Amino acid sequence: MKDLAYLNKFFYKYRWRLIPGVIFVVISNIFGVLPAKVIQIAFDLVTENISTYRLFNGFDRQELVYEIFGYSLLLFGLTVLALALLRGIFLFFMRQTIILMSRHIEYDLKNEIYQHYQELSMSFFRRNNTGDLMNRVTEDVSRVRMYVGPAIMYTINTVVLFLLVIIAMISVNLKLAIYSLLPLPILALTIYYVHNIINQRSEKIQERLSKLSGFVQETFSGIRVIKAYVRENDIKEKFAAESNSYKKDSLALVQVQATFFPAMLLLVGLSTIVTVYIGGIEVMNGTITSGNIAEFIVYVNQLTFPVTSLGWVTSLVQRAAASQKRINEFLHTRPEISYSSNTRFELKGQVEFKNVSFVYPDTGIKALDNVSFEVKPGEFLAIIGRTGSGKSTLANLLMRMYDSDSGEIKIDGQTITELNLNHFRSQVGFVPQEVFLFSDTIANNIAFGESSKTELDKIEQAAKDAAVYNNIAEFDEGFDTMIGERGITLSGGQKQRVSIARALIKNPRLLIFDDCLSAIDTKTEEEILSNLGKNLDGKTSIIIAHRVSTIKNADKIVVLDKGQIVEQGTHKSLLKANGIYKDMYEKQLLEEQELPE
Ligand SMILES: Nc1ncnc2c1ncn2[C@@H]1O[C@H](COP(=O)(O)OP(=O)(O)OP(=O)(O)O)[C@@H](O)[C@H]1O
Repeated sequence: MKDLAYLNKFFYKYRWRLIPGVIFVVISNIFGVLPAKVIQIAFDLVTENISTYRLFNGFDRQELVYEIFGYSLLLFGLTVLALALLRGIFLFFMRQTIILMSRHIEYDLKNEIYQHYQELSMSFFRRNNTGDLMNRVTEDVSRVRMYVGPAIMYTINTVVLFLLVIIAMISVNLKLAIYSLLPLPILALTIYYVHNIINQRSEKIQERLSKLSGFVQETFSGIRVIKAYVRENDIKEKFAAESNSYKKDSLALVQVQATFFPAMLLLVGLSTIVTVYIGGIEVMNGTITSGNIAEFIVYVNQLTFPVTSLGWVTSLVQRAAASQKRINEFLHTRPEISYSSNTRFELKGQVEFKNVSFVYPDTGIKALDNVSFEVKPGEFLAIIGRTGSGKSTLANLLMRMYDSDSGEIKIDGQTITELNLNHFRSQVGFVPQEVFLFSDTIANNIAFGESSKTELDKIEQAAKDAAVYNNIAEFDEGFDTMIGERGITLSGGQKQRVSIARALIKNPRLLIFDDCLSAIDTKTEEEILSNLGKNLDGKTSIIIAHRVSTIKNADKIVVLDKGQIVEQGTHKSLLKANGIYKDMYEKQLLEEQELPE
């Protein structure tokens, strides 16, 4: 429960909705309780007036007595109606304040969680699966909202109503009050118990549903593989099995729900019977009037819903506490990558790795081992090596997606951990190995890193530099073509070039290409590299590649193997060295010669 204390700051923030809300609850309940009293008076009046009416049997006055009697009854009826109307108005205000407050809190909390997600480091996203992360912003926040809205509202409502009704009951007759209230705790406990079963079953259904939708999503994504391997029938059977488990759980839930309402009505009926029975005895004893029985029946019925909600509210609070615990867990997760400096600086492009080592915390794999090199501003550094040799890791450390375990990375002579990270990243053009494009227009994808609206000229120039302009111009809608789920699918090479354009448009001081030329033919690659040569004058570029042809003009080539630098130098000097590099070069030359024309 202490987890829910986190939400108190929101109650304080929205106190001017909460306080009036509580006042409206009190007022609406007063108007809710008063009709019982009016009914009691009316009931007693009926008994008295019937005897008066009979007294005047055979007299002219009897007609007048009847009229007065009818008139006063109408008046009582109207009073009850007016009280119900007033209650309704205040119930409306109550919801308008408290439920509205809960929606505001839901909005704030969602934004807070999302903001926090953005601050967390890459390793956090590696550790947690996407479904779980999404659940915290949607499902968990919804459950918490049920606490800050309905649960709070019904609790206040129940407490106020109970106090008012119990005071009213005791002021009439203590014994009758005790007997009529007796079945209610049993009702509350039963409802609490049944609600727990309902929640458990609903949760199971929810899990099944997530599994089912996850399964469907994956089959849609992999539809090409499924069709190619003719697995449609097999997949259909798996779907039917998943679907069947979902159906079974849903039926089990319906069963509990079906017994829930009759059981509730039975207990309420029991309360009414007890009230009439004990009340009848009291009337015979002359301690109360028959009007009081009517009054009590109204009270008992009024308490039914709050008592029912008591069980419901308890389970709402429990679920909200569990959800808030999950939310707190990660709101308290501090980003592993942090920085304190706010000083802005102009990046010159000098990069230095000094004995840098890095082990991936989740797998324990040593991806970089004592790596040292230096790139001067304006130089072109190439990194090459077999798959899994640590090239991407090096790029990720340079972008400070992770921090190195030992050694130091320096940018313009300053340790990377001391830099204003956002400012540093904004001056770097990074093209990751896995291309990611958003379901948006091509223009917006290229201009993604730009904060203000970018002119089309600038976007077109970036596309030209990335050698993708002609491809885009061929589409009917040009740069306004939608890509991704709602639009066209670009080829692997086109995607890579769009993401290169996205880095180039920033006009970065430091450019990092993580093997992003792999799906591009050698001719186009040469075009991109020569454009880079023209545009990146004075700017540093670090290009990770697999093909020697990509990097042979580099100022410096670093050859990585099993996380270590095994060779370093220019294309010429490395060929002379007769090591891994030369080996790779010759193998690639041979492959190219074997390729059919
Ligand atoms: N997020 C990660 N968590 C744990 N281990 C990782 C992670 N990313 C990479 N590794 C491991 O670190 C090692 C180096 O990987 P890295 O991606 O840097 O290699 P690479 O040289 O870029 O390979 P490729 O050329 O195939 O892209 C590999 O053994 C890999 O399994």
